[in-house]
Amino acid sequence: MTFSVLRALHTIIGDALSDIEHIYANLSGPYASPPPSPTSPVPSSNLVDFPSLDASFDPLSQAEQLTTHPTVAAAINRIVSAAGQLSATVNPPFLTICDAAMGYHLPSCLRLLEATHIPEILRDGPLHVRELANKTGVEQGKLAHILRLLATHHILREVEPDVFATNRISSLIDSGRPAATLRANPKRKYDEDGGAVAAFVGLCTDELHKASAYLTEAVFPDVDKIFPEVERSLFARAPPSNPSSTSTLPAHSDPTRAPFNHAFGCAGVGYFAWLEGEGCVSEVEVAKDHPKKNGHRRLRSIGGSTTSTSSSGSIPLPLPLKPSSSPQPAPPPQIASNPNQFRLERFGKAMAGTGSWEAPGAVLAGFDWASLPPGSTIVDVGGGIGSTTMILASDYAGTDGDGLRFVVQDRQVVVEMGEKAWRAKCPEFLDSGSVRFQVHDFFTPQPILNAAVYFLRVVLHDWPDAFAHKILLRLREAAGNETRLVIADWVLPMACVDDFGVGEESAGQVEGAEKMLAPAPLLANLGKASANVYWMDLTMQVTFNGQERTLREIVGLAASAGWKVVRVTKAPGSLFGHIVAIPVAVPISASRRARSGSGSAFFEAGEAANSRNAKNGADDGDGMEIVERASSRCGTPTFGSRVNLPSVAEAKRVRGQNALQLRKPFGYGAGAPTATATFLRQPAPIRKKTKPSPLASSSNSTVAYSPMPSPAPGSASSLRSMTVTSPRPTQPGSPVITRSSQGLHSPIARRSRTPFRSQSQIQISPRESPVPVASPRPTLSRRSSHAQLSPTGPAKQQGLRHMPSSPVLKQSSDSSRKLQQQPSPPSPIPSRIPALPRRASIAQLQPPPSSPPQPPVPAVPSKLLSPLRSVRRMGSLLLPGRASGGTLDFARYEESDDEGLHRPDLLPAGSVLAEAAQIERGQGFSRDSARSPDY
Ligand SMILES: C[S@@+](CC[C@H](N)C(=O)[O-])C[C@H]1O[C@@H](n2cnc3c(N)ncnc32)[C@H](O)[C@@H]1O
Repeated sequence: MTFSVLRALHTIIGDALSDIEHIYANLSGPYASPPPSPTSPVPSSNLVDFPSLDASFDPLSQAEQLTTHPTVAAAINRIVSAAGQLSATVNPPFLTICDAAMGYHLPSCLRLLEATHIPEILRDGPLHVRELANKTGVEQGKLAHILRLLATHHILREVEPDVFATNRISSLIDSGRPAATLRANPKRKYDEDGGAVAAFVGLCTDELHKASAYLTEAVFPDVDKIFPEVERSLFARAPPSNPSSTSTLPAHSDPTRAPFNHAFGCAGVGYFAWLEGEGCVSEVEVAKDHPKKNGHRRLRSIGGSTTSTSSSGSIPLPLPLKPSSSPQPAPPPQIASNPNQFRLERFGKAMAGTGSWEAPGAVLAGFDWASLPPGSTIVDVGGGIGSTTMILASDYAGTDGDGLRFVVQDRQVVVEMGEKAWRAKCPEFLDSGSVRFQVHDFFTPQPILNAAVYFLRVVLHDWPDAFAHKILLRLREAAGNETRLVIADWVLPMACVDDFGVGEESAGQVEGAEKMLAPAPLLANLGKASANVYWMDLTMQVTFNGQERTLREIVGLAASAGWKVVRVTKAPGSLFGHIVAIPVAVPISASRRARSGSGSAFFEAGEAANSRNAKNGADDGDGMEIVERASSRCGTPTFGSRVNLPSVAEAKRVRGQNALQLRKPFGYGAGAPTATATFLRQPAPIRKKTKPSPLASSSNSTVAYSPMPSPAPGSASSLRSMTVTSPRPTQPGSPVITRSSQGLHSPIARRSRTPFRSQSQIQISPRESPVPVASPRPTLSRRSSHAQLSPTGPAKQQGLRHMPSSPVLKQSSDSSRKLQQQPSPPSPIPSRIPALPRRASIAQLQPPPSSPPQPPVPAVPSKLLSPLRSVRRMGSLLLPGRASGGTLDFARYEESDDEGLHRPDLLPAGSVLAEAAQIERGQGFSRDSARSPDY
């Protein structure tokens, strides 16, 4: 049996290799028809070879560009996945354990490589370690062993004994700057374009690596019983640096008591505050606290860790700042200058390319923006400086009031930066009012009621569940019936087959949900090939106590705050999803409801529903203090933020690059889902807001929503004709369906370990929404808003029905089926909705058969370290799923059954991709007739 698995894995690798070779080989000369079989010999002349591991990374080469071709990228994923599984299967288990248990040396060695600028030193060719030691100051013997470890892991080459060279991997870390300049001024290494990967390596292998080492101290309560205090982290004995940080939150829910805080001894200080110098203890302070030890302690040369060095200088010991019994923690020490300034700047640079984490422009296809009526408001909540809004606004925001309206909300300092950037790059949007910034703390009531869309891009992953729940609840509180929530975040795939959200059996059907990314014997989540998204997940955990989430977790989290996830869209090969949710009833526990009355009803409802949240103390008082400390105050907001505002032209260029193509599961694997994206051929406009909102309605309906019938997963209709707004609101007069929280959420609760299991719910009709978009916020007192949910308050007079308090309404499987089968009401008055004047079409949303060819992508100057290169480098480096970085313009393909390669006319003529597309269609091409690739 095991042999057959091994053989199957071996075959997968062989087949995938053939697929790759097929694409590359057929670019090498006149094409023969029928296409040669993948196993036929490949002519050696003119071969476009796969990029060599031994050569430097060259993003402009055809060979490198083709690695992001969908067929190639998918094949690469299979190879990486199968190779990882083969290795785990055949390797003696103890050696695999050794690999995992001592893998910490890899980032340590990588850090030294980057910090000593060895990639830059080796740019011109191999060098003996003696010379490297001379140039770096690192002792020769040590350096040789460190570099050899990297060579053993294919990150460097040892071309002859003790002579090292870079390769395709390590050359990517080259900042492009002269090594001598860097040695003279190492702190300015990332100042110029090209340093993004180096900065990213520095960030990950320095503070994030160290933070990771303290995972157990942070999450395992019994660690106290095992290790004597002296061996535990600084954090364990040091009082919080911030006096206000004596929170009652359990540590795992506190963004200021993450593993990072253990590693750097700064309890109560958020990572970003720490980057700005908070929680760093000066030498003077240390000496004051520990006079006897004075002389044996010093700050690190870079940064403000209080890790000490023993008198021998060899064994770093944790430094007790204060006895833990101290009743009154000392105020945080004042630091004249920020000892973390270098790290702070490095972080910003490392984040510069993270826009490439998702497929370029994927946001355009993540929701059917074109279906929104003109004047609809999109609120980009925690929108940073508005980089993503820029992509949307460049297509959909009119400058004369005829388009969508955007509001970018963030913290004061970020809003100021955003306004400045927009003022400089595209003042017309601000002047026309189609885009505006707003200072808003997303833990407080949302000032824009009844928006068409609340958009949260890489916001929730920054926060522990209790805080993410609160953010969502604030939005639910402000939502109208037709409001949609769009969450853009990574979606972690389970390592096993998972039918959650897939098909009719699953009560919580989510359009676009996938059972698996790969068929057996590969791991369902593609194993090693998807590892990056788990690195990201753990990075969020160790830094902020945040996390990436599985679809179950996202659905559960959303449900806890009154949002039902109905759709997820991902670009091929990417795990970055756009998740669409509609407002439904907010769950509430009976006990809590009885006590409610003092605050926002929505807030109380949701909070009560999440008993763990309540236990966690994630309330306005304690939680908000922590938020203050955990949130960013600097220009490099939080992990994963885009810190660069694209120009309008750049944003427009992104358009068309985001085709979410039909994805076939590698041509095999019956039963596997066939698509992760839906093409929006017939967008159903969201209705004009004519009904009263749930906050002030007089409806007696309790219908949460009525799902439209769904085609069988994978069927042609399910792939081609659904619209983003598929769960249509129930029409007046249609049967009222009351779903209890148990009915609504039980599949989630059953199938996942999410804490968001409610006992009952407040039933709120989300159908009614009279509050005009962007209208002034009604002065609802908190009590009055609560009263709307109360059977004796104004809500009753207005006809809002309150849920019965005790019996949990169970939805039988019969009723569930009925619900599924219920015919969808006709699309609401689409003809009356004026078509949104789009400034340009998005090819992949509605590609007309006669679409004119897109203009070629402008040539990229082959300057070694252009900004574009650095961004692309980051993208291809960081992307879970590889292809999601999409450095090539695959998006202009029309969707098809064959990886979307049926529209080569939409590709730049003569480009590598056009050629590849032709080959895939069996048309071949003549190299003579092809002009130089445009990129
Ligand atoms: C990871 S960034 C994402 C930014 C943006 N959505 C993007 O995709 O680039 C998270 C954002 O949340 C903002 N943020 C953090 N705490 C906040 C709060 N309490 N209220 C509003 N925004 C906050 C940060 O300033 C940052 O801009």
